[in-house]
Amino acid sequence: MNHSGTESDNKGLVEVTKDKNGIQQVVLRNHRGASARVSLHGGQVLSWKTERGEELLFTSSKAIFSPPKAVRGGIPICFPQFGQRGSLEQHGFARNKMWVIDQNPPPLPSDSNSNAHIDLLLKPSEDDLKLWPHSFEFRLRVSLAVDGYLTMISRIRNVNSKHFSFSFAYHTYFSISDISEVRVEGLETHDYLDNLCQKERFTEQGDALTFESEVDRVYLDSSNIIAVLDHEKKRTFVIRKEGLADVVVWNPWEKKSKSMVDLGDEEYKQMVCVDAAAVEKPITLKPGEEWTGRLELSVVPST
Ligand SMILES: O=P(O)(O)OC[C@H]1O[C@@H](O)[C@H](O)[C@@H](O)[C@@H]1O
Repeated sequence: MNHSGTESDNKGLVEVTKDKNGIQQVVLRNHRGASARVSLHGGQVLSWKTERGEELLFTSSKAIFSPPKAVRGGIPICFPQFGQRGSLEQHGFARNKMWVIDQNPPPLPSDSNSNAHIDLLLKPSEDDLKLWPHSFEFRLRVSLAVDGYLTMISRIRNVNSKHFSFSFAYHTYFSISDISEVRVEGLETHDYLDNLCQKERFTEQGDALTFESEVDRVYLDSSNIIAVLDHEKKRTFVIRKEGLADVVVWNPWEKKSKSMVDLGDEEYKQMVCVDAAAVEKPITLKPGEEWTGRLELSVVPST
């Protein structure tokens, strides 16, 4: 496929369009009508919809869609730095860069070809290399399966002559009914670093995480399956991850939301970020080595 238009076959439909700023976006659809939209700006998934057209990812009504800033919502990719843990800009530069469609990606045996998918590629620019002097190839596959599952597979290869280390997150903004109706399961008994307490280490005591104020935590060595239960909407997001030891949970709550230009004052109630991530122990790649980090999202009815 030349990725300049629309393709429909047994893999579903892959359509390349442009947004109003002229940025290329790729729309994936399966035969049941579920869809996902990926922007080449940041390699960011901006939308993931069920077959009934229900949006599953949060995007702020105040989101700014002009590069280089990442859009507030969807799934920005944090690489090669998470947060401010390093000398680069917050969450690294990958989310602010223009990616290209990878016409000829190396085979990916773990992803079924029956999915509608797109392969994107990011390589560092001369300016990126001045800030972070490591040559890499970052290949991202985004797939939408027949059952509506959304999968993201990141492959990062060291094409340098020296080793390098990075941190990473799929910074996933889930759309929820109300933050007070939501609980996150799968983090119980795990240690976390609390970004609101100078990264002090605590142990999760509750049998689930609920929200009553700002939360900004990195759960360490967490289980590979996490559930985000939304009681009001009667649905549960299931997050499955591979190659990503940590889970970041973030909700800015009222005060912080008011200080953010691209988030409405009350919108913190409709979002929660639960990110599959590698933060505490950065990934190190020797020359020629490649790392893979996989995220699979699904949604199931719940009571
Ligand atoms: O405003 P940004 O750069 O997208 O970051 C949003 C938040 O992202 C979270 O992942 C971090 O843990 C928070 O500390 C941060 O505030």
